[in-house]
Amino acid sequence: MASRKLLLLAGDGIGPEAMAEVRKLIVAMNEKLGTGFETEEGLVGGCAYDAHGKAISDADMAKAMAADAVLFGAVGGPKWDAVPYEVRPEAGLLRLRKDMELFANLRPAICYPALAASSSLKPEVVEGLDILIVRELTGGVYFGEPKEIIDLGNGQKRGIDTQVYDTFEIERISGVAFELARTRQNRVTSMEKRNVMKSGVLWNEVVTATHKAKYSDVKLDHMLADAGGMQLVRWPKQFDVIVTDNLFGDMLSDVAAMLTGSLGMLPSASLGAPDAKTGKRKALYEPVHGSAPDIAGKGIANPIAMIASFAMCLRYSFNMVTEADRLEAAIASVLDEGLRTKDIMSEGKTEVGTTAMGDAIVAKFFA
Ligand SMILES: NC(=O)C1=CN([C@@H]2O[C@H](COP(=O)(O)OP(=O)(O)OC[C@H]3O[C@@H](n4cnc5c(N)ncnc54)[C@H](O)[C@@H]3O)[C@@H](O)[C@H]2O)C=CC1
Ligand SMILES: CC(C)CC(=O)C(=O)O
Ligand SMILES: [Mg+2]
Repeated sequence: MASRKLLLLAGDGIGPEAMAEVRKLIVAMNEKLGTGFETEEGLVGGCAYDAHGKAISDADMAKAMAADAVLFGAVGGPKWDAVPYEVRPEAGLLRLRKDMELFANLRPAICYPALAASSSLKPEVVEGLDILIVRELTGGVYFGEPKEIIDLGNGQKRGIDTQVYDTFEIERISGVAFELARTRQNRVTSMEKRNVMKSGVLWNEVVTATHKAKYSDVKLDHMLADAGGMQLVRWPKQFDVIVTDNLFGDMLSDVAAMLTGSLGMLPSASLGAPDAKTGKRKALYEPVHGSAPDIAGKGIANPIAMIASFAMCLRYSFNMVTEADRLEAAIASVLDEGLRTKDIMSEGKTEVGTTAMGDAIVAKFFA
């Protein structure tokens, strides 16, 4: 059997609570299906800072580089508000993305039929929704230099972040979006702000050229990112694949999350380029949500985003398509039966905590 080495980085807040449900599933899959997953654990975020003063240690970084896939929970929280910027919890996640060269973040927003009523939008707007946001993850304003606060010496300071994109970065992320569109409804909408940003002008040019050169069979539209946000809540079903930069992708995917009922529902896969020799790609699977300090420790977090991120891991890192389909079907089925965590609770349904939701999905997976 091919190697199946997983590194689990549960992180802070609700990260460990959600990860516990995936760990349970992995143990059961090994026992019942002989899947042979080998798991290691590591520290990232605030808990890593508490242990050794860094948001991720070099040793855990090395484990991530050696793993076939990394499962990531969430990082951050008010406890670490005052730690130096360079070692804040979020820096651990940014280092993982950058050092592993995980340039493509796939954020599917699917509205499960049972949850159409949980969205803040009207059911007819979200019923049957199935869109995929492809977010560039290793460039743009998250990483551009200079990035600093300078003292202007007149009682004023200046905060600077830099949005930078090179041609190759736009080419490779748009290539991912076009390839994925071919497996779906064959439509891509590219979002930038070319009306105010030079990087937006280049983004638009390169996406257009990449389309013309290699993907002219795919339907391509361009939309300004602010209008895209509006269209996402006006009529989200107009979209198939959205490709956008790091910051717009971060914001638009949080918006898309609410179409599906809750941030606790949205999984994601962060992928690198396939290795030229082996075809294997570095990968990290992370829910879109953060550490949710407001509900951490209460046992009420929705574990579905984390469990669905593991389904993406089965699909993209291990080609275990049957198991991935089964896991996604188990989530849908548990929702159909009326189980709800607090964030997606509605009248007439049964409210359960994190563990009970995880147990129900695991039981359904093996049923
Ligand atoms: N990937 C990561 O590790 C991310 C970390 N963060 C960090 O997380 C911390 C909190 O950030 P927030 O802005 O509050 O974003 P958040 O995503 O942690 O929470 C936003 C809201 O959604 C709810 N929520 C999120 N996930 C949920 C789940 N699984 N089940 C039920 N409800 C859920 C929370 O209770 C909260 O009301 C910050 O330190 C932030 O930097 C934020 C986003 C991503
Ligand atoms: C570094 C993260 C905390 C930024 C974020 O919100 C995300 O990537 O979803
Ligand atoms: Mg975010």
